[in-house]
Amino acid sequence: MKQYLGLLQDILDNGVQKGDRTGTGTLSVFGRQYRHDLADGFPLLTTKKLHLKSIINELIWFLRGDTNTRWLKENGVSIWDEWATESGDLGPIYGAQWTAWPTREGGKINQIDYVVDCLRNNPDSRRILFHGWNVEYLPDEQASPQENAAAGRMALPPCHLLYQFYVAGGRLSAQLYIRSSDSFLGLPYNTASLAVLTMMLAQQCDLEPGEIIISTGDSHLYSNHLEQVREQLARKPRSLPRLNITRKPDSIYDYRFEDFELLNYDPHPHIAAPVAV
Ligand SMILES: Nc1nc(=O)c2c([nH]1)NC[C@@H]1CN(c3ccc(C(=O)N[C@@H](CCC(=O)O)C(=O)O)cc3)CN21
Ligand SMILES: O=c1ccn([C@H]2C[C@H](O)[C@@H](COP(=O)(O)O)O2)c(=O)[nH]1
Repeated sequence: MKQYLGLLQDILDNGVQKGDRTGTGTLSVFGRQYRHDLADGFPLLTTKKLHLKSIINELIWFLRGDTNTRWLKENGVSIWDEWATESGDLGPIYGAQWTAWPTREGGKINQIDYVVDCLRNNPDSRRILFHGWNVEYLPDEQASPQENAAAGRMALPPCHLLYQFYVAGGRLSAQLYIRSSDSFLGLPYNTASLAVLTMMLAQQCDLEPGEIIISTGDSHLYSNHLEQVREQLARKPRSLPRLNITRKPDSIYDYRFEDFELLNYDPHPHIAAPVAV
């Protein structure tokens, strides 16, 4: 993923010092894009070891429509703990908006069903997308994530918020807009997650995985990640692993972590970094 490392270097070279909500401080650039053809391998970083289980289980959790950390914890994932209430609640974040967008009449719209239906029945459509930015449920900026969740608002507003799909020549491509991107910790997760989602949708809709495109708004490095970034940039990227799906589940909602097989992943060691809350 040379383009990812290029983005890190770009932020180091061109980033402007900005304060941020968490009080940590960032170097930031605005508006960047990179792309990866899934035929060239699975985009999991090789310049530091990533925990694919957290990434896949988080995606399965979104698709369950789940917004409580209980299921994540039961499945060995702790990346959402800092924002949840004592009972694990995060308010109507990603999973709720993806699968149960609330309607005026008190009903729910499943945006994922819509995408699957379009890919199968209207693949030339230019409207194959789903969106997480439900303005009515955004957090109150004066309150903590836990207070927001307890009040029925999102603990955090979505960062990866607009997913658009495109079919040509039997291949499925996907573009994701990330309004705010923690480029050392969050972006590697968001990239691999988009790749897995694209592979799942392609399998369900009898398409081949195509390209993924990541477009980022505020693309930042937290001030307490800079040492780690330099260490990563000093490492030589290795060849990408492959990810196989070993079974065709009945629907997009029936994938399990055990259905994925990661081959030839030979990364440099993990680099720990504190997450800004
Ligand atoms: N500041 C910030 N960055 C994020 O990327 C982020 C948030 N907040 N809040 C909501 C979610 C949670 N996400 C997270 C949270 C933590 C890690 C993290 O600490 N990753 C470690 C490994 C931790 C583990 O696997 O248990 C890493 O080294 O990648 C990654 C993504 C992505 N999001
Ligand atoms: O999937 C995700 C979720 C979150 N992030 C990062 C981006 C920011 O650093 C924080 C969110 O803070 P805001 O003040 O709401 O922008 O989390 C990410 O990169 N990817």
